[in-house]
Amino acid sequence: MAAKNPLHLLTSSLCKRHCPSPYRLAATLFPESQRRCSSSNSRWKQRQGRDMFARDAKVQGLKSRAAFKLLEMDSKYRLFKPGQTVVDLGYAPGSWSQVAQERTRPNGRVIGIDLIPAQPPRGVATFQGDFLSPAVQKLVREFIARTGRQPAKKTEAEEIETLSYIDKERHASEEADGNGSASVDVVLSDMSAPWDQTSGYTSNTLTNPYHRLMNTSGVAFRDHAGSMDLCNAALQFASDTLRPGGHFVCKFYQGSEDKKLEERLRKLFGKVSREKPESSRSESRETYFIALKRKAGVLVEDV
Ligand SMILES: C[S@@+](CC[C@H](N)C(=O)[O-])C[C@H]1O[C@@H](n2cnc3c(N)ncnc32)[C@H](O)[C@@H]1O
Repeated sequence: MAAKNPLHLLTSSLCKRHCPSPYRLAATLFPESQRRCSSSNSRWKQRQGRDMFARDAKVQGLKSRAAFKLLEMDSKYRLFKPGQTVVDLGYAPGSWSQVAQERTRPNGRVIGIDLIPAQPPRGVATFQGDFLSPAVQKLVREFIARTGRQPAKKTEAEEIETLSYIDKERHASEEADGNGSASVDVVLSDMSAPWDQTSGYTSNTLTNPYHRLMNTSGVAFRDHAGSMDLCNAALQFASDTLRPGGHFVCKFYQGSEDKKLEERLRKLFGKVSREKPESSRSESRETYFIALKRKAGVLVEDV
């Protein structure tokens, strides 16, 4: 039922005629006074517009306004298809995973990883851990290998069925080490280095983990450098797990090093774009790399 499906509601109720942006909601959700498009650049209206994303997210049952960024990127670049495997790095509180889960139905699978504990969105497998830790990355790769799709060809499936337990373990471990076939279709990274927690210890942390940690320090260089480390870790993971033709989306904070990252991405992927979604706050330096169609046979170590 459409009414029970937040993302269906979201996409089906776009106010296209008045607002070319895919984010305005229709009359069913907001009164006319709140639906009008911004026609001037006044600060008040800009602020109202921005607040709409947070409000819309709440109304739609989305875990955060960040969902709109991924929805915009997906509508422009067609990132998702039914049945895909998506890894969502820095998933908490979970709105990107919600979008990915919805867009890869049926038979898709979404795996989220985050430093902080958060209630996993329905149907999403999650890990809590620091993705910069090689041990955590290995755990995730092993999980993907062990819970992978069933082989499409019957003969291959039969072949695996006849393997001994030890052979099956070896098979999974080879995949986890990156020696087996890459099986991930899309790697998303919205990670941003969290600041030390100073308050909110008594809040409802699982359902609203955002209140626990800020995601930027406010120091441009520090945010940039931290984001480059996270992007590089995400890219290494994508290089190890992404199938040829797969896509990679990565948040970064602009700075002196992002050009180098872009050059590496261009060697690994067929098409690379920079994107600042409309729903990303204009005062934030966050930007996204969208890298499409991973090239076969090129590894990050080679570029
Ligand atoms: C902006 S939030 C992600 C929002 C998410 N895309 C959504 O739609 O709900 C960034 C997340 O990255 C996580 N993060 C930052 N550094 C990380 C790391 N080293 N390992 C795992 N998660 C990390 C933070 O804990 C935070 O939850």
